[in-house]
Amino acid sequence: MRYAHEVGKVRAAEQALMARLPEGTLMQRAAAGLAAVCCRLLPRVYGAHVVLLVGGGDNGGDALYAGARLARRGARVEAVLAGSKAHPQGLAALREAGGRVLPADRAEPAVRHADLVIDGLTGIGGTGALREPYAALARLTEDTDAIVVACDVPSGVDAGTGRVDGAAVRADVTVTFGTCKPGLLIDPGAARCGTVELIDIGLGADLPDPDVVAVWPEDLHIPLPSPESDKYRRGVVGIVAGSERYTGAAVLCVGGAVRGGAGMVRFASVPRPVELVRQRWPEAVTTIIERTPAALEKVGRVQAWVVGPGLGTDRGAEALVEAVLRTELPVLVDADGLTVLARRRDLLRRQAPTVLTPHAGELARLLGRDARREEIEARRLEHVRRAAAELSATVLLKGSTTLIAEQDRPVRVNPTGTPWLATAGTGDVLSGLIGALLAGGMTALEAATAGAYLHGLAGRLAASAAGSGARTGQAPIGAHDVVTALPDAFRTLS
Ligand SMILES: NC(=O)C1=CN([C@@H]2O[C@H](COP(=O)(O)OP(=O)(O)OC[C@H]3O[C@@H](n4cnc5c(N)ncnc54)[C@H](O)[C@@H]3O)[C@@H](O)[C@H]2O)[C@@H](O)CC1
Ligand SMILES: [K+]
Repeated sequence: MRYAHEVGKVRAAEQALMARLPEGTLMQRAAAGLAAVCCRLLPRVYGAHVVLLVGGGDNGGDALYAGARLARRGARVEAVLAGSKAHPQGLAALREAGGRVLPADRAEPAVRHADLVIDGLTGIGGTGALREPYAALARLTEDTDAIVVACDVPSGVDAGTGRVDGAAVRADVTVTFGTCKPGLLIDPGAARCGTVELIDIGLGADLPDPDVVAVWPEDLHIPLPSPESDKYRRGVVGIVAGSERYTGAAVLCVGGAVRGGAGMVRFASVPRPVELVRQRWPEAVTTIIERTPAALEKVGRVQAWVVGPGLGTDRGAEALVEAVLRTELPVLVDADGLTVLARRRDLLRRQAPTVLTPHAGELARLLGRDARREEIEARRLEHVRRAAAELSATVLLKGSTTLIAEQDRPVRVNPTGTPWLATAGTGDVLSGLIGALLAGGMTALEAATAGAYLHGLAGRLAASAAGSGARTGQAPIGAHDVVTALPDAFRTLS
């Protein structure tokens, strides 16, 4: 896993460590690491043209000292200062090593023709949208053939949240110090970072447990069937989805569960979705139910439930959501089920695990009061954490970076996915898939994590397969393509 700590905790750890070290040691470690990465990226350091974008804080100091190191190795280093003040000792070191400061009007051609640009405008001290001239300098990185290396954080990205409010540097490589910052793992910030390189500056012992972790395939631990497994041991998942009006969601949800490795899928709904599921997924065991509190009595035993996709939001839907949540089994609630829950939060008071899989709009409804969809999109980390605490559930917040939170645990960041997944029905596939993993005995956090990973990977595989032969290798996909690609996604893990 890749770990990240909140900015306040990074600062506290730095201060604790700095108190035990001679002044300036940490900045020298950071600058040495930054310069070493730049040397690796340049085909030849001697004679290379390096431009430093330098802000008024310590982030600029790192860039100046790294520039001095590159100048000593023969690079032609030029610094563009964003403000009237720059780290004085760093500036002196650069000049002493043979580097020079460029007038502001030379910044544009210098960045355009450089071999490498170091972005030292703002780091963890950056707050809000970049002001001028920082913003204009950050924009120059979007239109250069130079390798752009961000120091600690791409300037314009909020280190704590990944929020980008206006101009921001687009880096090929981000060299970060001590630990990752959440904004390097969460979009839209993550998309600005390029490859993230972590430099050890000795903070380890002073850092508390991480706040955010990025999931890697080796962390997933999906149970594989053994020769002794039968369908019951592999897990029976019950799906309550669909309505006379909405049928497609049910078909996709069952598809996610079938291809998600469930030993058996029991599907319960009103006649039309049952008929369609039977046609598309004959392996599912179907039951026609009435939309009443006693509905589940006819369905047979399961090990986990999924409720919500295409269910509608009327009283009948509410009766079904209530019936499922009154069981003592793990339950995943999605889509219309979440809309019902927004007016029946009392149903979340239960002992067994509950997984909620909202997008930002659904989460806004669930949190109620002051929560707005746009605010949730902008500050996803904070809101997913708040939701897990307030709703006493494992919360998977969908979006360009899927986040998974459980109270008192680091928030997990899913690394897979593709923008092509933002299409109707893919969420239904995800809920069926996670339901199958829950029924197979994974914990709520493990199942949600593995489900998000496999779903995102299946989306990528589907988008590439559909586009093979095209120049970008990517093409639009439908939710059923994700279902079809799930076996290939599983295969990458075994
Ligand atoms: N504290 C430490 O021990 C270490 C800090 N290091 C570096 O120091 C950085 C943090 O330094 P600082 O706390 O000085 O803060 P930064 O240098 O990250 O940012 C502060 C500077 O940016 C300007 N600024 C902030 N928001 C702005 C905006 N929206 N528009 C325009 N200008 C803006 C401020 O006026 C100030 O000049 C880290 O990211 C890292 O690069 C490293 O040297 C490692 C050690
Ligand atoms: K920076």
